[in-house]
Amino acid sequence: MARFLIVEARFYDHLNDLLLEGARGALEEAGHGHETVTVPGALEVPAAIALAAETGRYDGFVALGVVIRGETYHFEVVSNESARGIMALTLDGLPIGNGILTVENEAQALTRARRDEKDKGGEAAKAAIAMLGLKERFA
Ligand SMILES: Nc1c(NC[C@H](O)[C@H](O)[C@H](O)CO)[nH]c(=O)[nH]c1=O
Ligand SMILES: CC(=O)[C@@H](O)COP(=O)(O)O
Repeated sequence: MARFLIVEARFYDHLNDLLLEGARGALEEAGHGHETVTVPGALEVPAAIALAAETGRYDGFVALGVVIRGETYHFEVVSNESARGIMALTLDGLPIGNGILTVENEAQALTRARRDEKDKGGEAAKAAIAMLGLKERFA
């Protein structure tokens, strides 16, 4: 059993609840343990993962959140920079699944957050599990 940390950017409660359901379900079905921490938004997710990784307590990480386009360029900043920060951490060898949705509207988010639809939370958890397996294979 591995230990995963879910880092959720809780910007939209109802959407995060759906993503968490999928991620936790996937981890439990694979027999892994998990904890969850919450940060204000997607821009805080990479730093939270980095801080948690320094403890050595976790084998893998799942990033969850929802970024919905508004009126300004901030959508691009939040989407691109959170993804860039997470990608940098993966390239440092951390097994991370990125389940931060970057969408145009709530309808797109709902379809992707729901476990019985596109299940992006579960997909991110499965990606983290897969990358941990790869890390262990190459150890
Ligand atoms: N607009 C969204 C944000 N914005 C907040 C930032 O992520 C960050 O918390 C703030 O700039 C303070 O550093 N975050 C989301 O996760 N989703 C959004 O739609
Ligand atoms: C993704 C965002 O940052 C967005 O929610 C902010 O909305 P706005 O661009 O209208 O300030």
